[in-house]
Formats: sequence, structure tokens, C-alpha cells
Amino acid sequence: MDIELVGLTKRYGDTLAVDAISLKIRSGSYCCLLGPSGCGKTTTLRMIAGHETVTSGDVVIGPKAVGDLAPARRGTAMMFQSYALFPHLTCRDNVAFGLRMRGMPKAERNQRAEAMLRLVQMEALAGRLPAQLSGGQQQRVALARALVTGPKVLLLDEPLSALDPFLRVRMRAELKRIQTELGITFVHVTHSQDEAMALADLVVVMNGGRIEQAADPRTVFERPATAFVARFIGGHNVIALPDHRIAVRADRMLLGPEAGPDAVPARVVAVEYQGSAVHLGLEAPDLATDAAAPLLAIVSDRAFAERPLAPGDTVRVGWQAGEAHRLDA
Ligand SMILES: Nc1ncnc2c1ncn2[C@@H]1O[C@H](COP(=O)(O)OP(=O)(O)OP(=O)(O)O)[C@@H](O)[C@H]1O
Repeated sequence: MDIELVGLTKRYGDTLAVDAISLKIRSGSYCCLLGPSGCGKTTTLRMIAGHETVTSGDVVIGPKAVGDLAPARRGTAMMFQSYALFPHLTCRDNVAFGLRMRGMPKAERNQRAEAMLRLVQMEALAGRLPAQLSGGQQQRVALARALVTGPKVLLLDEPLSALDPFLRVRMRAELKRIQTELGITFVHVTHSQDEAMALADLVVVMNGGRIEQAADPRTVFERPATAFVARFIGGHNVIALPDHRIAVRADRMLLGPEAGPDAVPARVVAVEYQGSAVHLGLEAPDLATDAAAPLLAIVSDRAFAERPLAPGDTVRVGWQAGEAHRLDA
């Protein structure tokens, strides 16, 4: 189901948590709300779910504004960071719980619960209690429980943050598979750029209660709209020119003889080996980077091996004109 936010605003006393945001999320897409702590992501999600009242503006799900509808009547389901499974119920009964509340007969609800457990690859452990499961397994059960009532929209609040990094990457692939298989709309709150880039069809970068940019991951990375987006997404240098700012991808910085005639001198201040690439921190007095951080240049391990650099070295740094991307703000 399509979701549309129209001038959606939330105030808590003097705090403007969400500031008149407007956004269209197409049916069947995977949308990530991305931004630093306190930017209003969770509040936005909770207003879509109906767990939070709206100060002004509208949430439209499918054909109708849902402002007056209780959470259970919006066609949405929510999955939380803490899995909140009932400890005394088996996986199967946890998943079937919502159907029991709706008065579905036992045989049918068990069948539906088993189908959902199959979808999340937990059918073999259907008879276990939550305490007998790992964190990742509990999370799969929580996902099955959120999906069992057939929501048109699944809302996920930092669903992967409690998992260790390895499991997080695996579960993230699972989320994407399940979303694609079901074809329903997912709205997923995260503060992780990697997670948003890996999962989303639509990345919504938020800052201070507003949307800085809403676009597909590639556009956000290749054409960040603002300096905030360029910095938050990472892998970019934000450079101030006399009348505007530009972003240049760190992996497009050119060093040494390749840097071209317009290159400027820089001093190497940091060298970080990252496996397939080497990250170089550079101080270039002729370039105004408006953050305190040094310039970043990412070079392949091979290129670095051919021409190694160490802290204290000087090198010329530049970029091809086409690689400079003008920022709106
Ligand atoms: N119940 C509340 N009462 C007062 N202020 C609140 C309440 N809930 C959130 N806020 C404030 O609203 C702003 C947005 O909070 P929100 O939880 O939506 O941010 P977030 O982007 O989800 O952050 P995080 O990643 O830390 O969860 C913050 O300044 C927060 O302090």
C-alpha cells in the first residue's frame, strides 16, 4: 500500500521532533528512514503506526487518511528493536497470538503460524520457548509474528541493532528477501548508512526533524543534496568554494602525477589500511573543507602499493571537474 505523509508535524512542548515533512512511499517499496540520534525517525514511524498522535498534517495509507484510526485498523504491523516475545509461549504460539486475539480457530491459526515460521526459516524450532533461542532466532520469530496478520505495511524500528555485526548483515539480507517475496511496503528506521544503502529502494535522510533528501541509494551517494547528506553518508569530501560548496567522492580523489594541473599540495596526516583499499587523511591548506576533519582520499590497495605514502609526506591532490558535485545547502 502507498504511504503519503503530508506536512506531518510532531511537537513535544517546545521540541519540534518532526517538522512538517512530506513524503511519498510507493507500494511495495523498501523505505529506510536514516539519520542521527534525535532527528525524528522513530517519532515519524510511530505516527505512521498510530502509536503517537499527530500535532498537524496527515498520514495517508492507501486511499485514506488514517489519522483517526487505531493502530490495529491501519493495515500496518510494527516490529521493535527488543523482540518482546511472550516468554511462556512457544515460537508457534507467539506467532499465532495475534490470530488468537482475532478469534481464528486453533487449527487454522497454527497452520498460518507455521507458514510464517517457514518464511523466516524457523519451522524446525516452532516448539521452543524464546529463552531457548539465540538473538537472531528470536528476531526471526518476532518478524513472523509481525507478518502473520497479513499487514500491507511493516514498520521496523532499528530491527537489527541488537544483533552482532555478522548476524546483522545476514538478517539484513533476510529482511530484503522477505520483503521482496511478500511484496509489501517496509518502512525501516536506522541510523546505519550501510544498512539503508543495502536495503532501501528509497533512502530518506533526516536531520533536525526535517528531510534533507529522499531518493534511491545510488542518487543519495552520487548526488547528495546537501553537505549534511554528503557527510552523513560518508565517503565524501565537502569543500567550500567562494560562492557554494561541492562534494567530491573520496574514491575519486586523484593523487600525485594523476592529480592534474589544478591540483593543490597536501600533507598526509593519516594512513589507514582497510583491506581492499587504503584511506588517506590529507591536509590541504588551499582547500576550505568546512568540517574540522581532514580530506579523505580512498585509493585501491594496488595503487597504494605502487606508490606508498606515509604520514608527513606531501602529495598533490585534485579531482576531475566532472567529479565535483554542487551542493544545495
Ligand atoms: N515522548 C517525548 N517527549 C518529549 N520529547 C520527545 C519524546 N519523544 C521524542 N522526543 C524528542 O523528539 C526528538 C526526536 O526523537 P526521535 O525518537 O523521533 O528521534 P530518533 O531519530 O528516532 O532518534 P534515535 O535514533 O535516538 O532513536 C528528540 O529531540 C527527542 O528528544
